[in-house]
Amino acid sequence: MDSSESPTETKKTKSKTPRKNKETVLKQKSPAEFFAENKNIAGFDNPGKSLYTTARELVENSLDSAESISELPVVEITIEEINKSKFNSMIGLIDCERVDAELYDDYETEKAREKRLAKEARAQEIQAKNAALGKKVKETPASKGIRGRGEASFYRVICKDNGKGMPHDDIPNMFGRVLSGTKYGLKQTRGKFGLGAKMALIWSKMSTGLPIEISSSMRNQSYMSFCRLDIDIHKNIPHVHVNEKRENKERWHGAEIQVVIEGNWTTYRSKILHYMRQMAVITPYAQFLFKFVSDAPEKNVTIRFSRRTDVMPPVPLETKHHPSSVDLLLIKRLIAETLKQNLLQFLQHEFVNISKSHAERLIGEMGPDFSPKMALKSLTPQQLVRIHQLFRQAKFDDPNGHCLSPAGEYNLRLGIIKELQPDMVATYSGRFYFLLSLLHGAQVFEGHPFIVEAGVSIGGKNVKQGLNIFRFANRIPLLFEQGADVVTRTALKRINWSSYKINQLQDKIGIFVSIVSTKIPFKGTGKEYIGDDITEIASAVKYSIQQCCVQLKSKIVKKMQAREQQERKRNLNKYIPDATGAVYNVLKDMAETQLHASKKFRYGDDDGELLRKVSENLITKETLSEKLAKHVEQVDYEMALEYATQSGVSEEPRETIYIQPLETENKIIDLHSPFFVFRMFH
Ligand SMILES: Nc1ncnc2c1ncn2[C@@H]1O[C@H](COP(=O)(O)OP(=O)(O)OP(=O)(O)O)[C@@H](O)[C@H]1O
Repeated sequence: MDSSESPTETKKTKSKTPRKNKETVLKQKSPAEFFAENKNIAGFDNPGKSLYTTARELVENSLDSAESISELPVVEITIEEINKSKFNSMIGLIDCERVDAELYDDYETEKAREKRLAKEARAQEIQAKNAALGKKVKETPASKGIRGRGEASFYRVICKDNGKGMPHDDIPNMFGRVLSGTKYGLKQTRGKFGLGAKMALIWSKMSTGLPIEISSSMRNQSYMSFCRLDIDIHKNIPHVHVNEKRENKERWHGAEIQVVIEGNWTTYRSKILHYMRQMAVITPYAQFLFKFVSDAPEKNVTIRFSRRTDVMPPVPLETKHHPSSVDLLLIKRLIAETLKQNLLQFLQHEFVNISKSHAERLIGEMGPDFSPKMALKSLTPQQLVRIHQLFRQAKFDDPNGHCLSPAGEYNLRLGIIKELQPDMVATYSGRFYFLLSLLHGAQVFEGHPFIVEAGVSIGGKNVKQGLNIFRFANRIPLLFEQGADVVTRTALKRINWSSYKINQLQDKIGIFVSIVSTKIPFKGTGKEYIGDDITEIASAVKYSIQQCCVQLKSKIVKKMQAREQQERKRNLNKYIPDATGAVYNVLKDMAETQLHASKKFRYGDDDGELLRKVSENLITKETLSEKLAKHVEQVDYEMALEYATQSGVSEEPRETIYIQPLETENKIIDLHSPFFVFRMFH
C-alpha cells in the first residue's frame, strides 16, 4: 500500500466490492501520447536539444525530398528568436508584470544578492589572475548567474526546399499522425520512422501550443497547398485548421515548413552550427543557407554553405527483402500485399537472391504438403512457420549493394578538404571492396547490404590535437552519444596509430566514417549512434580506417625522409665556413713556406700549381667555400636519387588503371588509386 493513502481509502479497498486499484485499470495509449511522454527517445530531451532536433529533422526531410527527384538540393533554414512579448502577442496573451516577486524561482533577497555578487567578483579576480599566469581558465558556477529556471525562449524554425513537395491530401497525415511516412520501404533514406516532423509538432504543441504550417507544391502543379494543423495527441490524428489550395504562378516546387517551439539557442548554437557544417561536408552538392535572426543584431548569424559540385550520388533504389532478413510477421505482410498468386511466384518475385530454380528447390525442401503452384491464400499458419524456418537455415547469396548510394570518395574528400584544409588526407571507399567481397559474403549484416567509406586527415584549421571523429549514417551527421559509437570505439581501441607513424595524442587527426545501408542499426529512435555490437560493421569500419592510414603512412614516411635529408644538408652546410677556413689557412701557410723553400723541397706540379694560385689570390677562401657547397649539393642529390631507385619505387604500390570510354549515359568516370581519386567528366 502506498503510505500516502488516506485511512478512508484503505477502508474502501477492504469493502466487498473493491474499487479497482489505479495500477490495474487497463488503459491504452496512442503512439502520439507515448512519444509525447517519452520525447527524449526521439531526441527531444530538453528545449535546447529540441531546437537542434527540429532543425535537423526538417533539413533531412528537405534533402530526402530534393534527392528523390534528382534535384540538386537548395535548403534554407531560418531560426528566428521570438521575444516574450512578441510570443505573447502571437498567442493573444497580454504581457504581465511581476507583482509578487517572492513567488518566482529566481527571486533573491537583497542580502543574498550582495553575497552572490561578492562571490562572483572574487571568482572573477581569481580568473583574471590565472589568465595572467597563462593558466587554463575555468568558468566558475558563480559566474553563471543566479539560480532559477529562467525565462523560456521561443523560436520560429522555417525550412524551405526545392524538393518534390507533397500530395495535397496527404499533408495532414504526413504531419499530424505519428508513425506515418513514405519511407518505410526497403531503401536507403535519411528518414525512416515516420516520426521526426510529428515530434516537432508535438513539441510545439507542448511548449507553445501553436500549430505547424506547411506550404507545398509538386512539380508542374498549378496550385500550392497551404495547411495549418496540429495534432490530437490522444487520438493520434491530425487536427486541421486550414487546408487550402493557393495560386502557384511561379510554378514553384518544394516545401516550406514553419513551426514555433521553445528552445535554447545559447546552449545549442554550436551543436546546430556543427551539424550544418558536417552536413555540408557530406552533401557538397547541396546549397544551404542557414540564418539565425534575433532582435539583437550582434547575435545574428548567416552562413551560406555553397555547392561545391554538381554531381549528386545516384538516387538510392528501393529493393526487396533478403530471405535471411525477414521474420514471420513480415512474411505474412508480404503475402497479404503481393499480387502474386502462387508460392513459386511469390518466392521468386518478392525476395532478392531467389531465382526460379532456387525457389523450386526450396519448395521441394519445405515438405510434401508444399507445391510450386499452391495458392498463397491456402498456406496454413504452420506452413508459414516452415517457410520461415527454411529461410533461416538455407544458404542464400548476399544481397548486392546496387540499391545503395554512398556519398562517394570524391565527395568525401572534397568535403574534408573544404572544411578542414588539412595538411594530408587519405580516403577509402568500401564500394570496390564491397563489389569484390560479394563473392566472400562480407559487407552484409542480417541480410542488409552496407557500404563504409572513410577519410583520415592530418592537420588543418579548427582541428584539435588527438582524434577528431566525424560520423555519418545514411549521409546524416551524428553528433551525440559519440563514446558508444562503433566508429569512436574502433578509432580509439582497434587502430594502432603509431604503427602508421601517427601520434594519437599530438597529431591533429580527423577521422570521417560514412556508413550507408538499407537499415542503419541505430540505437534508439533518435538516430544518434550506431552500436558496437555488429561484428560485420565494426570490422568494415576498422578496415576502412586502416586503408586510409596505410596511404597516410607512406606520405608521412616520405615527408620524414625529406625532412631528414634537409637536416643533413643543413648540417653539412653549417660547417662549410669553418672547414674551408681551416683548409685555406693551411694552404696559405704551405704557400708561404713554399716561396722560401729550396728547389729540393718544392711540391709536385699539381700541388705546386694550387699553392701558386693561393699565394696569387686566384684561389680564395670564398672559392673553396663555393666549391664545397656545390659538392654538398651534388652528394645530397645523388643520395636522394640512390634512395629513390633502391627503396622509393618498391615502396609505392603500383596499380593498373584502365580508362573507360566516356559513353553518353556514363558521364563520370572515377579512377581510384590508393593515393587519389581522379574524376573525369564528359
Ligand atoms: N520537406 C518535405 N518534402 C516532401 N515531403 C516531406 C517533407 N517533409 C516531410 N515529408 C513527408 O512527410 C513524411 C513524414 O515525415 P517525418 O519527418 O515525420 O518522417 P520520416 O522522414 O518519414 O522519418 P523519420 O522520423 O525517420 O525522420 C515523410 O515520409 C515525407 O513523405
